[in-house]
Amino acid sequence: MANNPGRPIPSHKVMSFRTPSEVDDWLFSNPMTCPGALHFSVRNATVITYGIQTNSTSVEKRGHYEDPTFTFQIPLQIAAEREIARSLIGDPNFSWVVNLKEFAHPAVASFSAVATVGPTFFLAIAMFGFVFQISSLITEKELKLRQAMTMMGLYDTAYWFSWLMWEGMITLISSLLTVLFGMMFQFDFFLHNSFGVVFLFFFLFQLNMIGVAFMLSAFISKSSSSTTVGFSIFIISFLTQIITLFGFPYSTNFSRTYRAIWSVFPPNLLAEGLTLLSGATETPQDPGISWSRRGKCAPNDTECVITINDIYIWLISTFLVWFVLAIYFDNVIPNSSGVRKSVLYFLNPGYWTGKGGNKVAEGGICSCTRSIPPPEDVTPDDEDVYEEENTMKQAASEGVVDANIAVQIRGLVKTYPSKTKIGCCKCDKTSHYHALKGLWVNLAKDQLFCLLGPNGAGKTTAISCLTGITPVTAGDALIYGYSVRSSIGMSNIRRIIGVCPQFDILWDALSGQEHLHLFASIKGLPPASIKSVVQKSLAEVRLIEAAKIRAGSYSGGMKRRLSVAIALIGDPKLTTGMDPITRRHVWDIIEDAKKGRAIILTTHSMEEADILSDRIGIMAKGRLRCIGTSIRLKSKFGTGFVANISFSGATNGTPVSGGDEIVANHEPVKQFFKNHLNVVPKEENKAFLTYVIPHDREGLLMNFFAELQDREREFGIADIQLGLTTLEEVFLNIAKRAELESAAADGSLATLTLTSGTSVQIPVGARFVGIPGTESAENRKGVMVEVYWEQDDSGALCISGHSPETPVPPHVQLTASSSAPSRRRGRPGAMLGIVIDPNQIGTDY
Ligand SMILES: Nc1ncnc2c1ncn2[C@@H]1O[C@H](COP(=O)(O)OP(=O)(O)OP(=O)(O)O)[C@@H](O)[C@H]1O
Repeated sequence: MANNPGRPIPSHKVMSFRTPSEVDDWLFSNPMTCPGALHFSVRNATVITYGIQTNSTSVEKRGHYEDPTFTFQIPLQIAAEREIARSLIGDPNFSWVVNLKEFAHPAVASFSAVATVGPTFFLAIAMFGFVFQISSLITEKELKLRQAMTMMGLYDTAYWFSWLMWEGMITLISSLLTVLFGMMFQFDFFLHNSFGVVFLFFFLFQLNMIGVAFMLSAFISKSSSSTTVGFSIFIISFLTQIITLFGFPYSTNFSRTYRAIWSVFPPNLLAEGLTLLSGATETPQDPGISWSRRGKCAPNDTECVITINDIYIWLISTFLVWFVLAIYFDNVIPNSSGVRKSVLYFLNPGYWTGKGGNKVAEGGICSCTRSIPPPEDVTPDDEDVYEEENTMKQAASEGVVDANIAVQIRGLVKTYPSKTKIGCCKCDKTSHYHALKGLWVNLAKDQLFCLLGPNGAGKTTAISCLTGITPVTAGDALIYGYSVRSSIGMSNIRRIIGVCPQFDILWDALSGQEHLHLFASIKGLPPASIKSVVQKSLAEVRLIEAAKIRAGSYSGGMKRRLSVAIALIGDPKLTTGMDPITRRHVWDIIEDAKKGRAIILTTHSMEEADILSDRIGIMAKGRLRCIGTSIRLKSKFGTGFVANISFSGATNGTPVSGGDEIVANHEPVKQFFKNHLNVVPKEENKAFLTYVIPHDREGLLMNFFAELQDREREFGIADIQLGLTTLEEVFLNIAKRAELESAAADGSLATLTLTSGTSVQIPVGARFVGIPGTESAENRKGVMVEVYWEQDDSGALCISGHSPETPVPPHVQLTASSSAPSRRRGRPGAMLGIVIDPNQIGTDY
């Protein structure tokens, strides 16, 4: 928009002229600033609008004011106008009236507004929708809803077309409302141009912006960024629209190439389309653009380098380009699981035929994973794991599969490729990581297999491989005979698998019933059965009453129950679930769900694992460390029985006092345990002693506890509790072993501060540690402590305490290898503890 400098002229003032030259003179000396004329300098500096009036007739016309000759041209389209003109020219008494009031006529004002403010206004509306679309798409990715739907069998084509249909419908309604409101407010722009022409123009423009939003969503991973992206595009569009309104490049002064390049960006086409449509309804007498004339030069468009039909063609073709690019980038840019297709995936015929075309890769678009060495092949330490592996290998080589086996995980290897992170000043490259190092497990039908392990053990990765979220690096997994490595196998698997991930796969705006309906449809259940299946599922998870309430207002437990129902909908033969909330009713649902299907559950709750599982596998550092029933694991990996002795504070009825405080004297009890079971307390304080009694003393326990009970009064014992070690302990032992292994491999150390104040560096997970420099004539091998470890919130092992310092037993060999290797990086100056093999210590501890 241009502002002509000069004296402002009030819009209502009427000025009369006797001759055309008077008009010329006036115009020459009074550059106009009234709003009705402003648009002319934008579009074409030589065009003005004026009204003409005679004594008997008034007519408002658009004329050409040609610089520098100052001649008016009055288009004379109808006989009456020609008559007026003739009479004007022939009648010496006529008066030319440049009626400035007419410049401010609503028609002229609306023209001016549409041509100048219009692009920004419509752009702002389109941008609002644009930001909303991008953020909805990204939120769906961010909340992993899309991943969940894919796991449940949603095809990419269905995903994209459902989005397109939805957005197309919204666009259709909003375009319709725009035109109807424009007509309601009596704008000539909407009244004189054909309804179809204006509606199609707005519809195609907004559809095009949807294409742009789809494409950009592939590059954005956080919904919060979508507002920034939308605002940036708005600013850029605003600037390019101003340039367009100044005539670039839609005039004969510019080549076609400029126009082609400029037309790729939809807001520019919006600006040019609005100019054409506005120009065609500049004055109330202008006819506008009719549907049949959409391919012809617009009225009042003197240059005619582009028609409204050309704009339609541009909008449709660029929309198709954006849409295809959106699908392409969606495939080749790594998704939330780091998975992508190859850059030229569409050249693979399998992609089009559906046979093997779903091959996916990982890492950035340019990363290369071929040179990654496979993980080391290690023979399992545990005989049950070894046996499982051998049985499976044998069955695989013979091609015999037990009919009761639902899932065969055959040497599954998953290596995450290295990543390069580009920061503002530097590039960080992480090395590749073997998350699964050859997993062999058979999962039986009608059973729940619980996969346990500390953080980073590889549980999620294993589930992701089974559900097809992440590609397998080596090995395979057969689910009811279908391989996860084949795209056909995977599409069959998706039909028979149900997944309940760690996160709730829910849309806040949908009710529980709608969720189940949606997932039942994705799973391909017959439409006629969906209603009854949904009702049954809702009843199973006790959500009948909340069926029609939006999931956003559900409590955490209700959400989890709905997620479980989604995982179980359509009676999948295999269900994988992670961390269901430890609630009785969820357990009941899971317990019931075992019938007729295999369930893999990964959880951090040992209680849950103990109660629900038929078999448990504990993983650590990408390998299976033990496998079996809960009882078997406890008896094999638990330290034995735990005895808790609590004291009443009196021995033989007489308190042992030391000052005001009662000082516990547990020596007789400790001696009793030492003499009969050869064990020392694991923990002790004034009120109780805790012993861990190894399994090999089991035969002695009956008589031992009978005698202890008889002597309760003598020892001042208030209560004796005996129990089997917990699964938690088994888990910790396995985790410790794995940590120790990896600490040995990578040299990670922890600082142990002894009660004496001495600090030593010890490998993470080390149980018995000799303290260097404590050798004496009395203790030739020095003293040692047992280190107690616990897991912090992130699952990492940290020191929780240590036993009293005791002499290193004489039989223990302190070999060179048992001392901390010199290559380990410890705190400078800190002493390195001597790791002692627990097997040398025996069961005394
Ligand atoms: N996309 C990825 N790229 C690189 N490394 C990854 C990726 N995903 C997982 N990892 C790594 O693989 C290892 C195994 O991760 P995984 O999520 O499978 O462990 P998990 O046993 O499920 O742990 P948690 O209980 O914490 O969920 C971890 O060390 C993790 O950092």
